[in-house]
Amino acid sequence: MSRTAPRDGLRLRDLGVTPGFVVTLVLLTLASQMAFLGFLLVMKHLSDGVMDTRNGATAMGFAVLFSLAVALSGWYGHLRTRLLGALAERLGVSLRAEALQAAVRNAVRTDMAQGASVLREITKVQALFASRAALLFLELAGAVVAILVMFTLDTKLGFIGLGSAAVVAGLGVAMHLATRRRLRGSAQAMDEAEIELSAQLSHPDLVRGLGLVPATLSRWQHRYGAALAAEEATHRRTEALHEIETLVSNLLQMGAFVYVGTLLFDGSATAGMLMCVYFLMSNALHPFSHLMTGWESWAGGITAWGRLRRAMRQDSAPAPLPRDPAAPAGLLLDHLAFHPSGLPAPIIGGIALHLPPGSVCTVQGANGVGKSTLLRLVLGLLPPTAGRVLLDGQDSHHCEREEFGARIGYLPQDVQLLDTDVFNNIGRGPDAAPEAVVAAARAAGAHAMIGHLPLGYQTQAGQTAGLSAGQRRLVGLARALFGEPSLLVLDEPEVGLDGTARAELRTAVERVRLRGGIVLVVTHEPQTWADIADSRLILDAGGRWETQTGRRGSALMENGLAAHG
Ligand SMILES: Nc1ncnc2c1ncn2[C@@H]1O[C@H](COP(=O)(O)OP(=O)(O)OP(=O)(O)O)[C@@H](O)[C@H]1O
Repeated sequence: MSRTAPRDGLRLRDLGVTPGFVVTLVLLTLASQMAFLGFLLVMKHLSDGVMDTRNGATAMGFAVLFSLAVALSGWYGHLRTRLLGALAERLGVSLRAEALQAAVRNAVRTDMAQGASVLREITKVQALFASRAALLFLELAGAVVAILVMFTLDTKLGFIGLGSAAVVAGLGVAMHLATRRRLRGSAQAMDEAEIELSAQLSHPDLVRGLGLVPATLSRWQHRYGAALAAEEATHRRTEALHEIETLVSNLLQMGAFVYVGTLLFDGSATAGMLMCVYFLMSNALHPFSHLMTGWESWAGGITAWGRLRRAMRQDSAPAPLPRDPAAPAGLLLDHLAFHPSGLPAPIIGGIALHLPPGSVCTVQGANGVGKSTLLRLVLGLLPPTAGRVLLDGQDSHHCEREEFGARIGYLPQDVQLLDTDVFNNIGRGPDAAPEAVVAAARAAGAHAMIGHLPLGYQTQAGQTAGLSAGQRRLVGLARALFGEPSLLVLDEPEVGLDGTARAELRTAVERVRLRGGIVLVVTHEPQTWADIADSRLILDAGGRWETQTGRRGSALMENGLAAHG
């Protein structure tokens, strides 16, 4: 079956950078440059006239006109900056929704800390768009106009302007080459230091309880210190190169001034032209100088943009596929394989298994053999290397996630409750019907426990709220059962539950089966599920697997007792 290519969630056009927007920016920039240059030239001609006539009132009038031109040019510039500011805001808002999802998918694929770094990239890109740095390329158009005007005044002067701009631009390129690798390295080192610290801080009890604070801090400080030193060295190098550039720019500007001065002595130039040259050289060179000054923020923004694009392309939402009408009802693992590159053998080796509605299957195997990975594949959180997972014909990876997620209940090994109250956690949001939340809590055997909490369903349930591990697991189970999902996926659900809670858990699973749901349970205690399970999926190292009929004797498996792999 052909798969639609994943969406590339990062196109400038979708974010509001339309051709119309760019044209408006360019026109504003040109208007700003023209207002300045046009008046400068008028000033030149007229001031030369004033020199001849020595008319003070006219000179004063020109001064007022010149001030108006500068003000007009400034106003155009202000409009342009506001446009860019609005774009940066829109960019941040549009990117955040997409990137948040990409960050979550990235976290599923790699780890949480790396997922969070995707969000940091947005802030950097947003800062670039909001800053003056974004305008620099537009201001280069002003440099071109200034050089053209210099050519119209005097051909040699034009070449001086062109050559000077080329020298400053060349310095910019040299600076980019000299700092590119350092900039990238120091940004990465800083990111890694931050990631390490937030990873350590996400286990405060462990770090404090085992007395690991000094060791953690010293390791982090060492890393952070190295990152800071790298950043500082890069900054110093950039500063030094910038000082060289300022010196060279000033010398070039002086050179043009001296050249027109010699023309003045010859009588082939006027005082107005001398005054113009100062401003024209400024306009010709400053955009290149600014490009160098703002280089760090440019380079940082561009690197962040590239990383964001890569992350979002890699972790963009998989394009949904329509239901396969030929697929049987229930859960189908259609030759499902997962073989990450770099591993000598697959983790999941082409599992073919069909679980019809109203069945319970346990997944067993030694530690690290791939049970949780299989569950993530079943939930569609990981893209399979080969094969597919279908729930009632719907591909679990290529699906509309909100719609598909509502049909699934999932209790992960490490129960993560959201930083909100018990009600919102169970109801997967604040809009859930209270009776559905209570029904799920009852089904999970959690209702009585919740009733004993200080604020009942309004009790906070986040990481630091103080619920016990067993209480968290019961709330997590109630969340998994909320909305009577078609597929219930449980990862070692019995861990941490007392005898009563285990009995209630078994009853809950039994009820899901009776109403036609499918339950997939990863367990290290198969005897707990022996009389409930219709089938067993046994995983072994290197992606090997086999299915066995459970004690209930339902013939659910495609391949009976045959071993595979
Ligand atoms: N994307 C991936 N790339 C490389 N290796 C991976 C990837 N996903 C999982 N693994 C590896 O596959 C192995 C199986 O991990 P998994 O958590 O699925 O095991 P498990 O059977 O659930 O173990 P346990 O019973 O201890 O919970 C681990 O060694 C893990 O590091």
